[in-house]
Amino acid sequence: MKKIKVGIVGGTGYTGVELLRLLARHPNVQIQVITSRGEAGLPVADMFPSLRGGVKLAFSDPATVDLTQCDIVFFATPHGVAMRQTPALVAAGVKVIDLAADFRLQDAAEFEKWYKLPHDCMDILEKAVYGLPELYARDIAQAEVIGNPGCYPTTVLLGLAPLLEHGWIDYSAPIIADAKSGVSGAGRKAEVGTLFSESSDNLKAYGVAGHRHHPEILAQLKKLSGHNAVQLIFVPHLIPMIRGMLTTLHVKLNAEGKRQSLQSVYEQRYANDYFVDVMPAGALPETRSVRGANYLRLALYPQAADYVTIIVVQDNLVKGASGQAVQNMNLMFNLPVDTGLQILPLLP
Ligand SMILES: NC(=O)C1=CN([C@@H]2O[C@H](COP(=O)(O)OP(=O)(O)OC[C@H]3O[C@@H](n4cnc5c(N)ncnc54)[C@H](OP(=O)(O)O)[C@@H]3O)[C@@H](O)[C@H]2O)C=CC1
Ligand SMILES: CC(=O)N[C@@H](CCC(=O)OP(=O)(O)O)C(=O)O
Repeated sequence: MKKIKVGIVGGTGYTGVELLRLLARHPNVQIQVITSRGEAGLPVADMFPSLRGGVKLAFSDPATVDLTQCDIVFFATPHGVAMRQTPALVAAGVKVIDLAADFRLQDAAEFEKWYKLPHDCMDILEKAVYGLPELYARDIAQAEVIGNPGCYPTTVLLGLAPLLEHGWIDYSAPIIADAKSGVSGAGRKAEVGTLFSESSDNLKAYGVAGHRHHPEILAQLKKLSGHNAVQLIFVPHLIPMIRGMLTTLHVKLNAEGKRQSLQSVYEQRYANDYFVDVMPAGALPETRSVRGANYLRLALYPQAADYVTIIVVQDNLVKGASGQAVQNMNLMFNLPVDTGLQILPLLP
């Protein structure tokens, strides 16, 4: 089979280098272009010795490189970059996966409110598909443009999908999502909060009064449940780990939900989803069980007062970002979904 020619815009950031790690060994991919505004001309492996022997290309300047030579372009860039370049790429027949939020929220006013940017390609936004493969595989396979989900939304939505799809949640009580992310979730850019001396040996909540993943999660909860009244309390935390995310969900079941054996419902729902692991009753998912791999593991705990607690773990840079993006690319090119992603987690 002819190799898929891939471009990566934003090759010096954490999700960019993670894409390189995964795609360098993908059997159907040829990496064609990797960009950096500041490092154009520098061999990629000089900046990232982990890629010596894996990636031979040098960085290109995104302002001058021709991305239309690619079959697909990944944008591993800040919000607002992909939407400026996607119209020309789509017109040239190039597929796009944006790891930022440009194509995640269908409501442009909501996008502008949270990202402080007007959306300037509404026609493409309307056609873009939310890239959560376990929910939207058929649409993803037909899509030209994918909005790759945020890391926190992936854990919340996959943790809740079986309950939402069956309509077993009591929506009079809010869904509670208590989430913890490793520091790489904030990207590679220098910020005081991610300094070792600020983030190590410490645990703190942030974005409690409002986080931009709240509207993303809520829009999908409404879509999957068909309920406009669904409420969400979402509290993210920064935890002193490099990678990894653990989200604890508390959900009130309705009368029908209470009658179900949720363990077997979840096992059946995800039986054909290679990357979602419903762990046995009593298991305690931990972040190191997914480090460096595209798995999302979850476990269910029935609680008092008709609540169920669902604990979900993933690697924020893999299933939460770059691994999920590769999973989407596989679907878009009609490849088995796990192609190039059969990596087991790293332990210890
Ligand atoms: N880190 C994570 O866990 C997750 C991140 N995401 C999202 O993925 C995207 C990338 O994240 P991450 O890798 O962490 O970010 P980083 O800050 O680590 O990297 C951003 C990259 O974008 C490039 N870049 C910045 N501005 C521009 C521009 N105007 N034009 C072209 N390239 C630009 C930078 O390269 P250079 O300066 O060399 O050009 C750099 O390579 C973000 O939108 C983030 O929100 C999504 C899920 C999880
Ligand atoms: C630890 C940390 O700072 N995490 C990031 C989320 C990373 C991500 O997935 O978000 P976007 O793609 O939407 O930027 C944050 O809370 O802003």
